Amino acid sequence: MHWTPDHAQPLNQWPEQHLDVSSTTSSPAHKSDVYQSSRQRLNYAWANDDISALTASNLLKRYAEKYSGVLDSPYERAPLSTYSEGAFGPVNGQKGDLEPWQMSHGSDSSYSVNSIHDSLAGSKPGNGHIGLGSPTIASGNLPEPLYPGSTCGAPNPASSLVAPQDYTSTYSGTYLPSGYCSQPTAALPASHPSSLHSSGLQPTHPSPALVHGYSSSGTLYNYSSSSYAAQPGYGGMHPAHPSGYLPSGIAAPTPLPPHTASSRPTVVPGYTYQSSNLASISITPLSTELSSSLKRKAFDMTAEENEGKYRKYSYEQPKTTSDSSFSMSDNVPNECRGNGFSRNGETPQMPFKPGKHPSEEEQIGKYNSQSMKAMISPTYNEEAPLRSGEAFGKFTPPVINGERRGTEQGHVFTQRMQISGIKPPGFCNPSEDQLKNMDPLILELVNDEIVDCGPPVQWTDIAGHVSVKAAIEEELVWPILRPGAYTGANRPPKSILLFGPSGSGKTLLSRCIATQLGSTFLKLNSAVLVSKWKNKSEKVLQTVFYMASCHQPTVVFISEVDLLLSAHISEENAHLSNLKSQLLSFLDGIATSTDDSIIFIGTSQRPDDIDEAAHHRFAKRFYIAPPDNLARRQILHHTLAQQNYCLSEREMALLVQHTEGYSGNELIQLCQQAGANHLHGISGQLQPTSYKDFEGAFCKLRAGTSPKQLDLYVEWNKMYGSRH
Ligand SMILES: Nc1ncnc2c1ncn2[C@@H]1O[C@H](COP(=O)(O)OP(=O)(O)OP(=O)(O)O)[C@@H](O)[C@H]1O
Repeated sequence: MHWTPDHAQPLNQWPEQHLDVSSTTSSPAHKSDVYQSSRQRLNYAWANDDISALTASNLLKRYAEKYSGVLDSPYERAPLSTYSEGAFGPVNGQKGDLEPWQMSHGSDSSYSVNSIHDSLAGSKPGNGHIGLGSPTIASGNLPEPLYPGSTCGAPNPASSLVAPQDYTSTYSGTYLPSGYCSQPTAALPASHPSSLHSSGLQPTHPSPALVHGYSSSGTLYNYSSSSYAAQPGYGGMHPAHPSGYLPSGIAAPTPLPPHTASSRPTVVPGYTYQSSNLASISITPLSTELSSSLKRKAFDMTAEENEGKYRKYSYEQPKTTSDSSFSMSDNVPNECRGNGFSRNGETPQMPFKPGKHPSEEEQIGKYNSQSMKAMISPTYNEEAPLRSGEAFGKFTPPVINGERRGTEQGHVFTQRMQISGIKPPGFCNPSEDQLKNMDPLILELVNDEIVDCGPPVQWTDIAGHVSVKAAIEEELVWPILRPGAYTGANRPPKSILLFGPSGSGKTLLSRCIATQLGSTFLKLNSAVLVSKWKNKSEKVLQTVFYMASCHQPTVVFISEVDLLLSAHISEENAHLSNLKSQLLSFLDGIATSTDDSIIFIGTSQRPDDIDEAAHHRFAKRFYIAPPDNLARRQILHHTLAQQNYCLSEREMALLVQHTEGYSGNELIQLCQQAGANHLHGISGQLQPTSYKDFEGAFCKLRAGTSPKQLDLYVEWNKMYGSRH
């Protein structure tokens, strides 16, 4: 039964029927307030005892019935119940903040637009309770910008949902009770952000046009679907402000770029408004497009983390000048650089190798496994200036009979080196003293025995040492190849100390550096210098430096450098002492020179023997450790591939396990030993090398460096090694 003013009529008439009213002095205004008047008269009659007790009792009963009827009227309670329990969460203490709100609705979702109208349709203007839930609907569907000046969400005048014409005045007056705003954030009904929708967490709405909140103007947020489990207390609804909603530990969404908003679909599956039960509204899958893009991003990030910092050193040849990090400056002619980098950005086709095209393995490298992909080194353009021939050919003194020599090839090279900023050999200007001291025999000796003419070594020919290779390439090779890009404090290191056990790949790495730079490789052994050439060692060293300066770019490599730079060399040992000072002054010279392109690489198995002042002369000190598991497997595979062998995957794993601490060189020897055992064991029959053959080889060949010695390297590396 609905309460209408007509119900007041009997009350209006009863005084005449039941009271003995003598006074009718009420003013018209007084009469108009029927209810007030009735109450006053009732009180009056009761107070004056003008009615009988029975009549009074009857009156009271009727009065009470009518009032209770009004109070129990569904008009007030139903809307409150509907909005608060279902769609709008706690209202004015009807439910505690933490109490879960069960849907009181049946299949008609209170979130349905129609349900709002249905509820409103039965209400009357002036019923202040009706609008209680409405703002929630509005704020749930409308973007925040449509609520200027309201922190709670104001009705959108344009919305047919919340401002039907019939109720305009009512809404404007009682739409948002003040208590509504003061709800705790978590308890506030969802004014969920357009972000939710745009990031794929949108409700499926049958009529998106009605839902202004889907306009792309709102800020978009990147909600992690996994972090957005439906929240039981709030029916899985997500309020506008994530921080007020997200449980601790769940990251707040981050804004997505606007273009994502514009590209998002109008209707996105998931987060359905049509759910029969709000509690079942769940944040589901992002739109396919957005989802895959986020996944891709996540994948990229993961891959980046997994590959670590070396990923950035991965450089397949730059495809175009525009997107290439190797693009040359504009004032350099569009031609090849001194070391094979093509200015026009075209992928150089062939690696540098004089006279013949390299085999596939030479191009790819021996150890071009997944983990080493990052280190694919630049290949050398066939058109490149022919440093290769010079680097691995014999040295020809640049000055003969006081005249500078220059072949046509040398001339071209000189021009290109000038362009690239690298000092070409033609710029060699030996002093008078130097020329006087040049002994043709020593020159010949150096030319024959110190200029290294070995095959080129690519990064991928070296198993393991990934971080060292990356550091060398980034800090040394690239800056030298692109001198203009690295100036001042970023000048490449001119001297490097590689230390580690014998056979771990120090020489291999040094040769690789020379290959990458396309430089002459002068390879000298300290022990040979001080013993074999004892009487002429100083002259040999001097000639080497001279050659290095004339034949730039050059890598001067001295192994067992600790012999020449030992802290134990005393003044009494004039020979060694002279060599030491000669070498130290050479190191100082190349460190301070800005013009020369000479790199000095010293290697040592006993870095702790090196004079502390001397090892500080090395700009970089890298520990070249024995190969790790993966590198050992690679070396074993590669070496065994050259012979007939038969090993199961398990046996290979055992081999890798048992060879821990073996150097690369020792691994190669082990494989060769196993092959030899096999041949000796089964004479006449050619059987593949088996694990059994390795068992025999293990007895003959053990790791040359003990774990204790390896620990010393690690310790020294911690103290003096360069970070990479
Ligand atoms: N990491 C590696 N990858 C592939 N081959 C390797 C590796 N390390 C060593 N080798 C093999 O071992 C051989 C010897 O290595 P290398 O001469 O570079 O060792 P080293 O550290 O210079 O030794 P030493 O200190 O005795 O001079 C190389 O020619 C190569 O065949």
